[in-house]
Amino acid sequence: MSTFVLPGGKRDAAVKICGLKTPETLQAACDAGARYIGFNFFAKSPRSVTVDQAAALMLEMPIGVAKVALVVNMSDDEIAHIVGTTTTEILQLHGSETPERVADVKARFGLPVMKAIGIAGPEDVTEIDRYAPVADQLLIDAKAPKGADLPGGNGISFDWRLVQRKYWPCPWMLAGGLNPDNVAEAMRLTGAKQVDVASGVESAPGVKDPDLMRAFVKNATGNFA
Ligand SMILES: O=C(O)c1ccccc1N[C@@H]1O[C@H](COP(=O)(O)O)[C@@H](O)[C@H]1O
Repeated sequence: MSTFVLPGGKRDAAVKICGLKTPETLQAACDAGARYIGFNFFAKSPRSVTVDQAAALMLEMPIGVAKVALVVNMSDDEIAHIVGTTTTEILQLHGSETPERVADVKARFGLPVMKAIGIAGPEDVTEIDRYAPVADQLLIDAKAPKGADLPGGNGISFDWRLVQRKYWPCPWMLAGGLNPDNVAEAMRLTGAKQVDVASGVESAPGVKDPDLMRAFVKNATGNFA
């Protein structure tokens, strides 16, 4: 029996959709084939949810789709509240947490940690090496512009050639300004097997669009939902 391999070797690609806020769009994201769902606890974001909202939404999710809590420079007490109230499976640290803080959060809460690193130029790429030994996953995102309200979720990309042919000793995801039209090219150019999207699958800030989510997953993975 022959195995069907998708063009571009995308068979094992995984998509994270970040910033789900309603049961309907959460269901649409899971049905589309997202393998990770991000819940955003950064209060200033149009995608933010309360801890109780996230707890209820997570209970609706099918087994096998990872529940990710996105936090920005949060205290231990705040993280403990999220971890103790929800069924979070992965902590995404999306602020200026140091490698030491990443190791501390991992040890303290006993959950895998995904550390976001913002890239604008080559000097930022060397930063990744400091986090790769301590994080379980890396999220390689565009650096937020100076003065931006949000440290991520700004819909901007970085020069993907900066991470071409790079190797890190842990899994990584590409993020930053991805959308259904550019995700396949971004994966081809960078070699990313995992991708993360927030604003690129929305019809307005914080409003997820089921058609855009389906198109994104299809173009990233080659799978038709
Ligand atoms: O999405 C947000 O509002 C957000 C707020 C604070 C920190 C991170 C945030 N989002 C993360 O950034 C990536 C990229 O976003 P985009 O696709 O460029 O809009 C997103 O997937 C989240 O992980």
